[in-house]
Amino acid sequence: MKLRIDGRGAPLHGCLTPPGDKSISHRALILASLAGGRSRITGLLDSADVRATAEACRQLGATVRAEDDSVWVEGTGTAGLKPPSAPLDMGNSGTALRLLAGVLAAQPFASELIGDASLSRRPMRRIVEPLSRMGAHIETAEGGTAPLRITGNPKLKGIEYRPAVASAQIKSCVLLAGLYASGRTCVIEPQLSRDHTERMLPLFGTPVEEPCCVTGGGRLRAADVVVPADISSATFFLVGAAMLEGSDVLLRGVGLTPTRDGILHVLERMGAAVEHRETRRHGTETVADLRVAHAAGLRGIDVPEEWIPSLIDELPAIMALAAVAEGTTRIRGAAELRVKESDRIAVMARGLETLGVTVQEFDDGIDITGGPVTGGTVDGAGDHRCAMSFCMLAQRASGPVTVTGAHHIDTSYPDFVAHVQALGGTVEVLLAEADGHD
Ligand SMILES: O=C(O)C1=C[C@@H](OP(=O)(O)O)[C@@H](O)[C@H](O)C1
Ligand SMILES: C=C(OP(=O)(O)O)C(=O)O
Repeated sequence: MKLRIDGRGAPLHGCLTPPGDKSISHRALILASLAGGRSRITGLLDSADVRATAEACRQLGATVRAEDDSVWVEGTGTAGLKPPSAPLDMGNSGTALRLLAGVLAAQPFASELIGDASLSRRPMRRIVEPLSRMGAHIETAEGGTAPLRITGNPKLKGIEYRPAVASAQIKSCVLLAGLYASGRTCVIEPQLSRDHTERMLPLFGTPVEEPCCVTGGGRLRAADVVVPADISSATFFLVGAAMLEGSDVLLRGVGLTPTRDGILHVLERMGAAVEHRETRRHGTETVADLRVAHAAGLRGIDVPEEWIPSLIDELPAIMALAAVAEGTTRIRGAAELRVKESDRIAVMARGLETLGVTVQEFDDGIDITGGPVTGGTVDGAGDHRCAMSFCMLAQRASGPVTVTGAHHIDTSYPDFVAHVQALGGTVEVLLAEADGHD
């Protein structure tokens, strides 16, 4: 996919509801499939990544059906999953593959998890290692990547696991396997990563004990899940409005758990005030309407390393904002960005340089010095978050910008282009298909 933007600083104006939270959507589908009975999910994200999870749940015996304004899942019960007749294709989604690996490791049947070219490059030893300690049998491709061939072992044993990195995918994978294991399974992270799994398990009747432990052998019961709007998708408009003179945007119903709200702290420290309106409870999560207007005098900051887990997916957009702020923004402790859908440090550094921005790359981060942004052709490298971040920065460029490799925007935000246009931003789809830039 190729996008062209000739924004020249036109403001963003108006209200919208960003799409459902991707992390919460994956978890809602998986837990509802493991529960006995009929669960209702409202606000589920309809995107390629979440469709991959829904399809895998169907292949494992659950019924997943959209009806009225909800998605209904008839679960199999924890012991009722059926062997899939073909490999489960997780497409571009690391979350889908890693979370389902935890479930499948404990089944009395074999299965195979596969993904697209990007997912097949991402590290899987980080989940194979703890699952193997629990007694799982998993074969990876050379290099510790997908495909994962899982033999299945219904006699897993609970462990206490201390991952080297703060990762909600590792944590959730181990906890899901722990639902089937003997005894207690605990995950103790170096820093707290997003906690949606821990928040949602009790809704399905499974307690999570302090610090982060489940006891195996229980049953999950059907539940109603309400999925809030995704703060990671809202971020593109928070950042866009902050950088474009005359902007004023209201984003409705955005999920604000403290493990995900680091972007709001960054915006505030850079000089952009985000007003919270009507903060309320929405299922297991807190949500609010967020109003953000243009911020004159944005300044570069040192992003505190301890904030990184709470804004990991927002870093490409933060890099775009840093490109127009006064002074230098320093990001460190973010080596995880190199193993996302792309190497997000390298992809953002190359694109920003092309647009005339001064950057210096580090193993675990980047320095970005703000200044004028020129036109040019930048490569999103098949990474949805990089492509959307370039698209927002391009609104500020002095000349036209072409973003190649933008086709995976549909993994998290299929309506992104329509939403940019609805708020008065400029973006044109030059080519809708994959363009070989990934
Ligand atoms: O658990 C999740 O839903 C996610 C966890 C994060 O990945 P890591 O667990 O690899 O940090 C994040 O980057 C990803 O977009 C979604
Ligand atoms: C990293 C991401 O997703 P995943 O790991 O699920 O592919 C993301 O959406 O930014």
